[in-house]
Amino acid sequence: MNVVGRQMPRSGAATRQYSDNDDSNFIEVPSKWLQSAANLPQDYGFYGGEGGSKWNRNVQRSMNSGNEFPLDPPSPLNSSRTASLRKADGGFSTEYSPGLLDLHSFDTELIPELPVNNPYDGFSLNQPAQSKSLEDSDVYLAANNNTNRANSVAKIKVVVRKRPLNKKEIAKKEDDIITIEPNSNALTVHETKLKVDLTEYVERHEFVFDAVLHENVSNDAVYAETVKPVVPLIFQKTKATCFAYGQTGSGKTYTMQPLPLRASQDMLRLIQNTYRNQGFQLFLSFFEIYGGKLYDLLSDRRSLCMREDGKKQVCIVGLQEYKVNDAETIKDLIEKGSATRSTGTTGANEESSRSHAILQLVIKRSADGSESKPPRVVGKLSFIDLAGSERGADTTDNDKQTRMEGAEINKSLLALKECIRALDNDQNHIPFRGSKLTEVLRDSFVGNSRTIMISCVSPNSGSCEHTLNTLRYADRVKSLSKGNNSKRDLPSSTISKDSNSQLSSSSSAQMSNLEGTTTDGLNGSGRFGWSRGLDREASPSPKLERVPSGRADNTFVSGYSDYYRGHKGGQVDMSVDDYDNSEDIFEQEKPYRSKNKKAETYNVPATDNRMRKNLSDLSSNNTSSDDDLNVLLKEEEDLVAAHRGLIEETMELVREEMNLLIEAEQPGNQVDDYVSNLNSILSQKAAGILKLQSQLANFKQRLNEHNVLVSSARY
Ligand SMILES: Nc1ncnc2c1ncn2[C@@H]1O[C@H](COP(=O)(O)OP(=O)(O)OP(=O)(O)O)[C@@H](O)[C@H]1O
Repeated sequence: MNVVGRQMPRSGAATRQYSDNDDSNFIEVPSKWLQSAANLPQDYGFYGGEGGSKWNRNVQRSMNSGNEFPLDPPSPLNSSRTASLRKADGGFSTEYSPGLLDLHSFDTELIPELPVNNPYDGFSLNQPAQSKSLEDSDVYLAANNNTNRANSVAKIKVVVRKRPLNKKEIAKKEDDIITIEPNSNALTVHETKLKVDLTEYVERHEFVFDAVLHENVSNDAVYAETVKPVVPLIFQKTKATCFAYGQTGSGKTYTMQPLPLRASQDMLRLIQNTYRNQGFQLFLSFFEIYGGKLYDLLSDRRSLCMREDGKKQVCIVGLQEYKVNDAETIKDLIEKGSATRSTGTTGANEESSRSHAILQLVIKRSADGSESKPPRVVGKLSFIDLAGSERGADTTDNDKQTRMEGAEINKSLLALKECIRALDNDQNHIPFRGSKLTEVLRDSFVGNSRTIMISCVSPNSGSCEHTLNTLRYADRVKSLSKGNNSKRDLPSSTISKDSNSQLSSSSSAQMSNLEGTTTDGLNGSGRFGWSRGLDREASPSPKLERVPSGRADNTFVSGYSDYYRGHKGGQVDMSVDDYDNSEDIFEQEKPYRSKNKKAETYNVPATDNRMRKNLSDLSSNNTSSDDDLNVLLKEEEDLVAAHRGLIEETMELVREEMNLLIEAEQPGNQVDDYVSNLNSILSQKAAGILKLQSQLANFKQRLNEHNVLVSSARY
C-alpha cells in the first residue's frame, strides 16, 4: 500500500490565512483541493479503507531497519525514518509553514456566547443550511430546548468492540471465548481454568457496558455508536475525547483510524450547511506522547513542549495546527502523521504501538462570527490511540527502555481512569497531573466534556487474561459513573469442560446479594442468581441446575444431597451403584459422575468429607427438610465462589500495587498520586476481606443452627 504517495500540497500552494496576525501558523488549504466530503467512500479508512494496514507500520518498519529501541525516544532530527518520510512524501513538511506559536496560549479560552443554529433541528449532516438571523437563532435554540438534547448524550460512554479471530489464531485452532447475545449490551468471557487436580473447567465472566459491538460490526456502525452523537456538541462548546483501550493487536488502531476522518467529514458538512457563513472553522493537529515526551507527528516529529499559561490553560508550544476544508486533505494529514508514529516490537505483538497518538479536531470561530479576526476555540474532539495496555506488564522480554515505556504507559492509563472517574462524579479535583497524557488532555476534563471509551478485545483463548483485564478496566471506568447499569465482572458460572450440557451454579448469586444487584429471569431464577435445589419444582430444566459452582466436575458433583438421599447412616460410600440407584433426579449427571467415579473417590478433600458427613448426619437425623439442606448447600457454594472471587480480585490489586511501586521509583513521580493510589488499593483489599468475613460469619452461624459443624471451635 502506498502510504506516502498521495499528492500533497505543493510548495507555495497554501497561503497563510492570517498573515497579519501573530497566529500565523494557521494554514489555509487551497480551494482547488476542496472536494465534497460526501464523495468519499463510506468506509474510507485512513489507509485505503477497512482491513488496510495499521498506521503505516510496515512502511515504518522497512524505513527503520536500524535499532527500533533507542535508549531515548528518537529525536526528530536524528530519526532516519522521519527523514525518509520527509523525502518520500514530496517535501510535505516544507509545504506547510511550521508551527511558530503556542497555539493554545491565546485561543483555548472559549469564545463568548454566540448564537448558532441548532444542529439538532432535524439534525441531518446532509441538510442545507437554514438562513436565520442571529436573533432568530436565539429564539430558535430556546424553543428547541437544545440544552436538553445535548445533555442526553452521556458524559461517559463505555463501548466494547470484539475483533474476529485472525488467520493465525484460526490456524492454531484457538477458541473464540467471547460470546455476545444478539441485541444486547452484555458479553461473556468463557475462561478455561485448571483445578488443582488438573481437570479443566470453564468460568464465565459476564460484563455489561453501554454498548457491545460484535466482530461483524462495521467501522461505520462503530462511528455511529460512539463519536457521531457528540459531533454536533463540539459546536456547542464541548470538549470530547474518544479513546481506544486494549491489549496490543486487539483492534485499537483499526477502530480508531476511521473515526477522525468520519467526524471531520460530518463537521465540515455542519460548517458548510447548518452553520454556513457563521465563521466556524476546522483545525487539525496530530501529535504523540512517547516516553513521556511530546512529538508533533505533522512536523517531522518535532519535539514539543507543554506549558501552562497564567489561566492554567495547557499550551503545547510549537504544535502545528492545520486549517482544513476538505476530507481529502484531512486524510492526507492523518496518513502523514500516522506514518511518523513510533512503533516497536514486544513479546506480544511485533507491531505494537509504543506511544499514545492524539489527533485533535478543533472547531474555532471568529469572535464576531466572521473570518476577519483570529478565531478562538469553540470545542474540541480528541482521538487517542493508546499504546497497548499490556505494555506495562511486558517487563521480561524487553530491555530497560521498554520497561520504562511500560511504566509510563501504565501511569497514563491509571491516570486516565482516575480523571474519567473524577470527571463523571463532578469532583472538584481532577487528577490530571498523574501523567503527561492527562495533563495534555486537561482542558478535556474540565467544563463541558464528553468521554467515549472503546475497549477493544481479542476473542482468542490465548488472550483471555488480557481481555479480562481490559474489560475490568472498562468496568472500573464505568462502575463509578453516575447512574451506570454496569455490573462488576462476575464469574457468572462454571461449566465442566468435558460436559457441556451441565451448567453449574453461579457464584454471582452471592455477589448479586452482596451488591444489591437485581437479577433477571433465567430459567426461573436470576441471571446471576442461580437457585439450585430450591427452585427445582418450578424450574423447567431442573437437572441442569444441580451442579455446584466451581465443581461441575469429578469432585463434588454428587452434592450433599446424594448423601442426604442415598445414605441413612453416617457412612460415606461413593459407589457407582448408589449413583445409579438415585434414579429420580440426577438422570443427567449419571454418565458424568460414572465417568469420573475414580476422581470422585480420591479427590474429595478431608474437610469436605467431614462436611458431607455432617450434612449427611443432618439428613439422617431428619432435622431439616430437603429445601433447608439445599439452601445451606447453596450458601456454602456461594461462600466458596466469593472466596475464589476475592482471590482473583486480590491478585489484580496486587498487580496494580506492583505497577504502583514501579511508578514510585520513577524520577519525578508525584508522591501524592502514590499515596492516594495506594490508599485506594488497600481500601479495596480491606473491603473485600471484610465482605468475605461477614459472609463467612453468616455461614458459620447457619451451620451452627443446623448443628452441622464437627466442632464450632474449629471455625
Ligand atoms: N474489527 C476488526 N475486523 C477485522 N480486522 C480487525 C479488526 N480489528 C482488528 N483487526 C485486525 O487485527 C490486527 C491488529 O489490529 P490493530 O493493529 O488495530 O491492533 P492494536 O490494538 O492497535 O495493536 P497495537 O496496540 O499493537 O497497536 C490488524 O491486522 C487489523 O487489521
